[in-house]
Amino acid sequence: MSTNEDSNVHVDDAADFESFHLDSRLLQAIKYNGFEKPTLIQSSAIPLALEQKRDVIAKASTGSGKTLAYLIPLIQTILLHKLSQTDEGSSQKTLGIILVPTRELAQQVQSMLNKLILYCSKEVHSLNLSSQLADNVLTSLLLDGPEVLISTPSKLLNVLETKSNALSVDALKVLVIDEVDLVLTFGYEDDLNQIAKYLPLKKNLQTFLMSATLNEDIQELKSRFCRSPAILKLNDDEINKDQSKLIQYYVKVSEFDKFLLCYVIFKLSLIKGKTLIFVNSIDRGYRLKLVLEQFGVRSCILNSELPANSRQHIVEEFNKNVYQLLIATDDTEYIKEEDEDHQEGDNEKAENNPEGNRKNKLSGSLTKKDRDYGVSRGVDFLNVACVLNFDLPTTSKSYVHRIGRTARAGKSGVAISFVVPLKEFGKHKPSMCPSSKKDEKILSKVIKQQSKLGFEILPYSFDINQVEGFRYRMEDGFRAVTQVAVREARVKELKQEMLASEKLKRHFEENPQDLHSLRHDKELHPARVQQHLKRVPDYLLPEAARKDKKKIGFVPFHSAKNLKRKNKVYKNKNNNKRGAKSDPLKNFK
Ligand SMILES: Nc1ncnc2c1ncn2[C@@H]1O[C@H](COP(=O)(O)OP(=O)(O)OP(=O)(O)O)[C@@H](O)[C@H]1O
Repeated sequence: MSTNEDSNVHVDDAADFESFHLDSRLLQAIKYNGFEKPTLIQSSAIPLALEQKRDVIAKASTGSGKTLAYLIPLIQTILLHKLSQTDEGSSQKTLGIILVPTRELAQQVQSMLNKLILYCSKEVHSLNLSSQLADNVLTSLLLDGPEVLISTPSKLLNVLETKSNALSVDALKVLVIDEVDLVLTFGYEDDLNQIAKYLPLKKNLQTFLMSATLNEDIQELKSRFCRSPAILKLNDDEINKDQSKLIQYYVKVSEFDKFLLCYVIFKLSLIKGKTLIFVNSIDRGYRLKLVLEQFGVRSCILNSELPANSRQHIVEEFNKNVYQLLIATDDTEYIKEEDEDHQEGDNEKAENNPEGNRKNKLSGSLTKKDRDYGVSRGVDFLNVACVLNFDLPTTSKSYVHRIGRTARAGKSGVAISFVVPLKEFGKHKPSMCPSSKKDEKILSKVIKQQSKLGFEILPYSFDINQVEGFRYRMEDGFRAVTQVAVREARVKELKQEMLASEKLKRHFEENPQDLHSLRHDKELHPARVQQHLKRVPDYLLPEAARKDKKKIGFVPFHSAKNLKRKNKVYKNKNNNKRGAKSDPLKNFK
């Protein structure tokens, strides 16, 4: 394997897609989409599946191209099957099922599938069962006999149980379980066991179990779903070279200083490019957004509470570079490791442990959250320059998946993790995150895990004195963001998104251009807005960033001139003087 410098993608130069003897329509679509050479996981899995007809269990790093590794064999199998069918009517059957843990992933897999069936869309139809279709619409779409179903396990089970007249899986040829260990930790195991009863397992059904992290838990699934599978474990050796383009840092900071540092980093644009910030609860996401808003730093929010189509739109817009800063709540942790991490009296426990909720509580909801939500795993965020673990995840496994949102497909990226030292924990209640109590423990696990893979996590060296000057402004800004303000922001955003999602759905279908001007990073304003905080006075800038100083320091500070220009833009926006597209939410009648 070597790096293809031109495409900036780590590929297997020794292989090519032509050698897989694919249907010409599929091959053409692969090329049309710019996939010149297969990645290592693809060049390993595709021949095993197509030539040797083996079941495949694959473990390969995040961003290594696992989706194509199963979609290509799946489509090829369907096309071959179709060619072998003489009677047209008999070919309208479900031939492939792809199970994923979250709706976000279901949507993403379907759009990748659509790209690959560009030249054979009459032969291969897909249906995303998790896309919240009305019951009668779903039944009629199922009756059309889509060849590929994409779903979360619970939704598929529901359909198998309630719509047996509309769905037949007798002819099923391929079953994929993507992000298989997350499927398990999401508590879908029972659903999978039930689903297994409906499937023609161990007949002609070929299975793919894919993930970036695998553990012993999959043994049972393996024996239930696979026949002597080929096991590919690619992330320990060569493929790791891909990840050398990811630089990892940690910063030891107090709870309050996380906000301070975050403000300085983004206000002074110390990170070039798009950043994905992970927090551990929904409230913290809004708190951080409101705090940054105080300083004129815009961001948008992604969490399980937002309507599914808003979430999808946010990810799409972020991928199109509409937003630079996305604050994502990642509360999809792992029950096993979480159990030992529970803290008594932790009032955010329910929020931080959805699987725990799922297992312990009635499947009804104590929270409004969508349990099929998840963004740290599998979602292909494009061109993310930096992943910032504002709150450290509570497991080392989750860390792997979060940082995997950057440095994808051979690109480079940076991961920065804020770590609260135990002695600092709980000292500043309003900025405290309950899970931070274990930060140091998790960090040492992460360091061990990464060093086993040959990677180092470096302490991020910065001069705290340089940011000290900003402290009083942060204290001022932080005070304005009360718990009530956070709650109000949460409700306001939810209302806004519901409106956008439900009432305007039709409008947007008719006027797709308006969708582009529907921004998710609007200022929420429930906190007292202090206009003066949005400007950074020259005397506060570190020497390197002042306009009279030519020398640039260790961090790539923007020049004061640029900062001023930015501040002017924010000012204009606040005065509503921008001449850009009007807000469709406001205009809609
Ligand atoms: N052969 C290829 N050539 C160029 N780019 C590719 C190739 N295969 C996949 N990619 C791109 O690499 C990115 C990552 O692929 P993919 O989402 O399949 O990774 P993954 O291994 O499933 O990651 P994760 O474990 O995070 O889900 C995508 O943007 C995809 O379009």
